Amino acid sequence: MAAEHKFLPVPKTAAFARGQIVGCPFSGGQPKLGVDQGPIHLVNAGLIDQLKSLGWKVNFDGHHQFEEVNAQQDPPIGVLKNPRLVSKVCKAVADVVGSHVGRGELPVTIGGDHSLAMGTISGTLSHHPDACVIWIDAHADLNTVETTTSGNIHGMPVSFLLGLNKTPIPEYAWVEPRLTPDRIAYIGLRDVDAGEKRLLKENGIKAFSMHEVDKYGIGAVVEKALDAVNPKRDRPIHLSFDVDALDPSVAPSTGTPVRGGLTFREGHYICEAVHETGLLVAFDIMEVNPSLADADAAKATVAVGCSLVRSALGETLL
Ligand SMILES: NC(=[NH2+])NCCC[C@H](N)C(=O)O
Ligand SMILES: [Mn+2]
Ligand SMILES: [Mn+2]
Repeated sequence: MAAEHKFLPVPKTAAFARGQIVGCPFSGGQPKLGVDQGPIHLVNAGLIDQLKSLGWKVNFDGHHQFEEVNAQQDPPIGVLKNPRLVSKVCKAVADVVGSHVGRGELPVTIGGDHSLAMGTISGTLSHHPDACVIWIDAHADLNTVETTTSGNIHGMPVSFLLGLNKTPIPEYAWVEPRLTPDRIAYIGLRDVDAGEKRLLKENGIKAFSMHEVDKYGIGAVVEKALDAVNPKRDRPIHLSFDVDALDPSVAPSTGTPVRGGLTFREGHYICEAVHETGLLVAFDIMEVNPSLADADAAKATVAVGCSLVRSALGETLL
């Protein structure tokens, strides 16, 4: 049973580690076309060989095919858009990510929109129920069925993982709310909805906005975030990175850019520091949308996506 699985630390030297690329060309959690092309561009940019050259054994069986629910059969549930499709895809992703985590492989899920994290984190928690989450984002993605104004599920995955929704939706009954508010910390926030601000406060969730990054510096912020969710440094870590956490000057090709974001180095520092803990068990890179912005900007965004993954998997500057 899931709860009995022993925590499997990732070796501090990546030399013998095995990783699995989980390519998720999926855009159903938000309205903009093109984010489904993110994983294809990341792989075509050479991500797999880059990780191999870091010493990882990397497996990639092709991108997942998600096509089973068509739009006519998927009317909104309340205000939620594409609810059945998102649920189905996330359930499939949870099973895939869970199976890799269970084999001691590090799943690197490349999105696709951030609703996918409902799946990836569910997968991680199915084997490591004590895992903590570091969520790097301009947004909290914490809206509930009651608070969302957009109805876009990429703005909601954390509420499902925490079990904050008051209105149960049968289609999402498979999501086990295994995460607890003391085991998730945010870094990079700067566009948080009023309902989300209330939920952050009510649940005592640790959130380091760009204000705290400016005030303390990224080094101290990462340390504070780890102290909050992983005080004894004994919990496996799932790092979920929305590329819109970075400043739009660094990562312009994304669906919901917000100015005033993390610098190139701040973003990479977070990945490096989490790698250094030796506790990383799953990584997501989400919301790369190469069709937004011009070709050069798209190329730069894809390149930064690849280099964030490399940093999380142990690339060092020296
Ligand atoms: N993963 C993201 N980029 N999320 C953006 C969410 C924006 C907004 N808070 C919403 O709920 O619609
Ligand atoms: Mn975001
Ligand atoms: Mn996000």
